[in-house]
Amino acid sequence: MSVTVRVPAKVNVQLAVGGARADGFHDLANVFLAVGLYDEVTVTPADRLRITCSGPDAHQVPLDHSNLAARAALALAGRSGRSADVHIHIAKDIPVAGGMAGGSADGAGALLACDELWGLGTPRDELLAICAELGSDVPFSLIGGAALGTGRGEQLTPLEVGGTFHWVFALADGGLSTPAVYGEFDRLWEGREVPVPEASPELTEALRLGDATALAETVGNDLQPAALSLFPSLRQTLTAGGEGGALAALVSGSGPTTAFLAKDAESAESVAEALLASDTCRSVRVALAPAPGATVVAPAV
Ligand SMILES: C[C@@](CO)(OP(=O)(O)O)[C@H](O)COP(=O)(O)OP(=O)(O)OC[C@H]1O[C@@H](n2ccc(N)nc2=O)[C@H](O)[C@@H]1O
Ligand SMILES: Nc1ncnc2c1ncn2[C@@H]1O[C@H](COP(=O)(O)OP(=O)(O)O)[C@@H](O)[C@H]1O
Repeated sequence: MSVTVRVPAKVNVQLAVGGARADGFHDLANVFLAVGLYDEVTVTPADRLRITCSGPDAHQVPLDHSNLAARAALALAGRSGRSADVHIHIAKDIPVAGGMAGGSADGAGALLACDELWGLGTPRDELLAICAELGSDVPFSLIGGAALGTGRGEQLTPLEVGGTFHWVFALADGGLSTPAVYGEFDRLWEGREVPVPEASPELTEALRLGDATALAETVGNDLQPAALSLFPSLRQTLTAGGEGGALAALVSGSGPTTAFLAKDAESAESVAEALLASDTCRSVRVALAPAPGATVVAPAV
């Protein structure tokens, strides 16, 4: 008896970042878009909480209770007064520490999978509240699609998306720590007033219309200068994708994955080929957006 949940990665099509708050977080206007790269989280009853992970980046994933999937199982078990004795297997396809919310995906996936396995039927708003305790990006991994995240990114307003967007992702050699990138953002802004983050109406309209050209004109990531400062070679990757015909090139969230918006499927293939030929990244993935949020694919039997 086991439950498998599939959970998407994300790209931030707009990441407007405000000044550091007293609690160390930053207020955001964070426009998330779920993309069709997925981790699969399978939970099976076991004699104790145990995590395993497979996939090309598996060796970088912590297998102790710091793993967000373990934390999710423990949080849900704690609320329902039961033990979290499950084997959690993560089939990982989302790059680790890549700014694509892979850990958040596994947290949301494990939460939904345990809820199903244990037959709890936890209401959606309670699941979202647990997600927010686990991390700022985790609620979005549960809902998928597109959404504006305010506060530290955890307060979500779903956004309409009127078409399919073609994305190419260049995976970098190495990772970037999210707190380090926010810290570098603070350093770069030192002595200046950071503007209050606001969502761009032009960007939400481009999403609503499914208009890739208009979206390309409005995408933006306030963490990009910080990510480039810590990982300067990403500039070459961004240039290579732009020269390959991408409509827009940007760092995904805190990076170091770079994201390229293409006009259509054919153009996405050309951008991918140009990136591979440029030798400026570890590998390249093509994906469609929007993707659905965490979804049970193999229920308990
Ligand atoms: C930058 C973003 C963009 O979506 O994602 P990634 O690119 O890392 O995937 C997010 O803001 C990352 O969210 P997430 O990875 O869930 O962060 P959390 O676990 O909540 O926080 C980790 C650390 O990041 C910093 N942090 C995070 C969110 C936020 N609004 N302000 C912050 O300053 C804080 O230093 C915090 O201690
Ligand atoms: N299930 C998980 N998968 C990946 N990383 C995890 C997981 N749980 C905790 N982590 C930790 O979170 C860090 C950030 O990973 P990840 O979520 O993949 O990147 P990002 O925050 O850039 O989107 C990793 O370096 C790892 O130490």
